[in-house]
Amino acid sequence: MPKLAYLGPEGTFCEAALRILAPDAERLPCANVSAALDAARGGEADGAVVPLENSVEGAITVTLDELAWGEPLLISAELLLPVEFSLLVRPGIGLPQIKRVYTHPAAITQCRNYLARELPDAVVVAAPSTAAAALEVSMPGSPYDAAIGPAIAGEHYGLFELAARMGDRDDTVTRFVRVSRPGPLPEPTGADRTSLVAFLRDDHPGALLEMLSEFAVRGVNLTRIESRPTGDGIGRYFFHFDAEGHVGDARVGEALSGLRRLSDDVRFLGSYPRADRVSPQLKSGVADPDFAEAAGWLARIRTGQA
Ligand SMILES: O=C(O)C(=O)Cc1ccccc1
Repeated sequence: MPKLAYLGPEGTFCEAALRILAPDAERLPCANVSAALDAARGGEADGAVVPLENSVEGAITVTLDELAWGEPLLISAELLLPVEFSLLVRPGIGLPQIKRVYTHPAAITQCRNYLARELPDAVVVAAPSTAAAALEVSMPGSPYDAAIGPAIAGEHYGLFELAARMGDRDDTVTRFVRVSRPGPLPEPTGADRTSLVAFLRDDHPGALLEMLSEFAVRGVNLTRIESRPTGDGIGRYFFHFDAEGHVGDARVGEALSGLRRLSDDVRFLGSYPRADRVSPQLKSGVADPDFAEAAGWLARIRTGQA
């Protein structure tokens, strides 16, 4: 039974994602995303489940930066989890008594309308996770009057659900990934995704366009692109890419090789089955047999057999 680290404590959205991705796994709750990934890196756990992006708020930047800079980890699976937020209070507390709200930053940004409408004067404070906020609010004498999180966190910590479905949208989805130390890749399924980061060799006009061209000319569709600061000064960025397909597909492998030739560094972050099972729409000439036929033709020319 694998042991998987996750953003704890018990009752987070991350735990719900882990239970779906790996129902039989032993669970190791961690205080934050970095600690969960470190548990996977150090062997305390066999892997970790962490949030990567949200359909409303975008990237969970701590995860992107950890995957780009920390000891290498590979994504082996992903899950799209619908997230619904509840306002959780100690029994007896009503809206007028709520002066301080505690929750994860991703929940703050996704509940802006409710907070502005119902709690315009409340101070909203960032917590390590939604369940950490619920646990804190459940403590007698807590400086916080309410937490925002999954209804299940409220049940777990004995809180009352003062409002349900309080997110700005009711179709919000968070993408979670399972990561582990580098090893054999998941087999191609025909509906895969490949993640990587690329660092520019030098800054010049068209540098990003050149990177994108490596995917475009081989008919590889991108599903996410993100620029993140390198930390070396204003205007210095590196790029995260999610591409359709598996590194075992000729067009994806060749795009990665091309990217490597023109980048300072490329870090492969994994090829894994897509949660939505969508297969790429391939234009003609970019399937594996097309690459094999062209390679054979070139070999015949080079060996004088053409
Ligand atoms: O804090 C949690 O429960 C998490 O899993 C992180 C998170 C927070 C808000 C929306 C999606 C994920």
